[in-house]
Amino acid sequence: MTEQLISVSSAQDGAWKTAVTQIIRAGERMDQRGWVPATAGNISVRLADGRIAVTRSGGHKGFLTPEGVIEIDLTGNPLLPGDRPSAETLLHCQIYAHFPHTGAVLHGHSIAATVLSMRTKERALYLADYEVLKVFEGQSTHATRVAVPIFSNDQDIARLARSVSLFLDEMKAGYIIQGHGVYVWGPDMDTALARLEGLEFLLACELERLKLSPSFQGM
Ligand SMILES: CSC[C@@H](O)[C@@H](O)C(=O)COP(=O)(O)O
Ligand SMILES: [Zn+2]
Repeated sequence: MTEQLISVSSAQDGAWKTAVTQIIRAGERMDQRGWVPATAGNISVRLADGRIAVTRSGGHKGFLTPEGVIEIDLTGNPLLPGDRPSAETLLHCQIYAHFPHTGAVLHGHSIAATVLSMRTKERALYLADYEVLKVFEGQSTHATRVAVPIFSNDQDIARLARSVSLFLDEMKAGYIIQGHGVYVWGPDMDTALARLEGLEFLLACELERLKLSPSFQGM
């Protein structure tokens, strides 16, 4: 019996270490791409046993250590009182609560997401006819148009989460917070990273197209 308990707890410990490693590597990857400047961005993983690991608030996400990742419950409270999880933890928790098969959530602040969302007056960015659209769930052709909703930025994260919640079911490629950044998720970290990379590639393409447009160049 005792041996059984020890092996369950060491398996749980191993799963936690795997989640932490995934978060640290994702932070490094996002930093290499310029998506987590200063202390921007946050990253989480939901383990198979339901535990949620999220980045601590305020650290640089490109230089995370195991101490920079902490456990929270599904309402966003840290398991260790006094621990300070990401200020945007509620946005992660609402995705886990809404989508039972989500295993990882990523948030970054790219230049393309920031600039494009500040420029438009629309409530979404529309991505059409790109081959890379196929990276998103349920997309099998370039011949489509995917809306990425844009929400007004808000330092009141509970209020922001309420706005986001109304549209979660319609989101195929995550969402954008205006002048701030993107939220993307997936069933596991590799898929979430692929979707983030796909979305950021498409936003960078849109930014390049904008720069090439005659009106941008004052022609
Ligand atoms: C550089 S300020 C960025 C923060 O305000 C926030 O938007 C962010 O993404 C990181 O917050 P954090 O609390 O570290 O998860
Ligand atoms: Zn942010």
